[in-house]
Amino acid sequence: MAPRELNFITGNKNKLAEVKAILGETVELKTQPLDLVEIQGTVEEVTVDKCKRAADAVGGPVLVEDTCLCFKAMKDLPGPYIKWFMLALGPQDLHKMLDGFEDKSAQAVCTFAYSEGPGHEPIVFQGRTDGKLVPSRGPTVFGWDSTFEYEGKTYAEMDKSEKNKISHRGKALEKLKEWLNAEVA
Ligand SMILES: O=c1nc[nH]c2c1ncn2[C@H]1C[C@H](O)[C@@H](COP(=O)(O)OP(=O)(O)OP(=O)(O)O)O1
Ligand SMILES: [Mg+2]
Repeated sequence: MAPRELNFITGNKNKLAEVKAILGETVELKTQPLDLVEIQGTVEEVTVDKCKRAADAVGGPVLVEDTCLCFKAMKDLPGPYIKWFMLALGPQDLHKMLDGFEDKSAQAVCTFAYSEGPGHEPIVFQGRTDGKLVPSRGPTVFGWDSTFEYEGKTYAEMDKSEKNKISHRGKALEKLKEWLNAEVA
């Protein structure tokens, strides 16, 4: 049964703002700012494990999300570990990771997982957007937005509604919305 209310567990305010904007009136969104342990593994494994930890911590239904940035030249690394590279290098220097490579293509991947509560297997919704890694352009407000280019503009050069229409997060949330609506109908 799809829920009428979602408890989105995240420590990231920018993510939360986008999720609120994209979901709009679709569902009532609550939130708790927990910083959860993240394991090593595939994108799906990391997200599903994070969701189970969140459900255990909260003792009820939860939604979590994990974001990856995958470099084709690096066989999809850093992927789920992008956060640590971002923190170490910052948005200005991140693109230098591909200095030794011709191929600058990158894919942004957003994976949501919803669990009904402790002991319930999470359901996964994923969205992917292809782009490339470029020297930083635009405001450096949110993570690697200024260094990920999609069709000639970095995410940071787009206004929010433009980003949300084509972003990894927007695409993943379209699938979540379909699931919510299908269950209601
Ligand atoms: O649309 C985005 N545009 C630019 N940067 C982004 C985006 N979405 C996530 N990011 C950054 C945040 C973090 O450096 C890494 C993902 O790590 P990730 O573990 O998913 O996020 P987080 O730890 O900040 O929040 P959470 O508490 O939900 O795990 O990429
Ligand atoms: Mg995290």
